[in-house]
Amino acid sequence: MTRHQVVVHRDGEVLAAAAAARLITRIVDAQASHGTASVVLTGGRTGIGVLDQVRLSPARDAVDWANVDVYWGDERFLPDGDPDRNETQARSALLDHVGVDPARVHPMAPSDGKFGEDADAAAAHYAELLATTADPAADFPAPRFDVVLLGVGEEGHTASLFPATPYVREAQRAVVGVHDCPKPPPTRISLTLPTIRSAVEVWLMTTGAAKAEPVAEALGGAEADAIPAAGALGRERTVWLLDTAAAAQVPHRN
Ligand SMILES: O=C1O[C@H](COP(=O)(O)O)[C@@H](O)[C@H](O)[C@H]1O
Repeated sequence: MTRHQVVVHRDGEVLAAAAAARLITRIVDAQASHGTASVVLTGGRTGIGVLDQVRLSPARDAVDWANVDVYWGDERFLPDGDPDRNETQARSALLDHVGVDPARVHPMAPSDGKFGEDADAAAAHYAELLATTADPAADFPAPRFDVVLLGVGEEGHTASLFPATPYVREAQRAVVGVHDCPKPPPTRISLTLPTIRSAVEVWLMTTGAAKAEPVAEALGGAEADAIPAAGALGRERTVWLLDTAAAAQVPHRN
């Protein structure tokens, strides 16, 4: 099990720029080592802010975007193109501006797609997609994710895994339809913790005083059932990218 690495930046703006630089380097390094890179995107203010900064960075041209596989850690189950979909936001922040191969961009289904409003069927389909390119070295049927980007909610959720729900405890399925979420929209699709844990690296990125408590609890050893973000670990590395406000209650920092 990897140790948590905690990196604290002055504010959200610096964090987004630094995380963008880190992400570009991670992709370039992965491509140098095995030709491609596989990245799992997150929604949320910080996650999308990081993609904005990747778009704005001249170093983005160091990436061979045609050889990046793009997945999502979670999705808000809304119609295609809805501005609240994580996919819509990621496309307008970054993917529409770089030369990604559309066949290598793997959004989770919208609520007006071929599965209609059946989020469970859409989740099962995403699990099948992950299984088709599963990494033999991973414990779970998922591709070799070089990096999974995640946010953290005020109540400790990560991806769309909320505290004290069957979804955060899911041990068999790689992807789940998530119902009755406390944060809108109520229906979502999410990778499960075993899938997230199959990634080489997991980066949890969050900012602001409202996140200080769940961040401190996660880093203080909370159970994933209480603080789902605590259960998000990479095989080789787990990095917490925080601003000073989100890091304010982290043990041993005061
Ligand atoms: O709804 C979601 O929220 C979380 C956290 O978002 P933030 O705006 O508080 O940073 C995000 O990680 C997740 O992908 C998204 O669906």
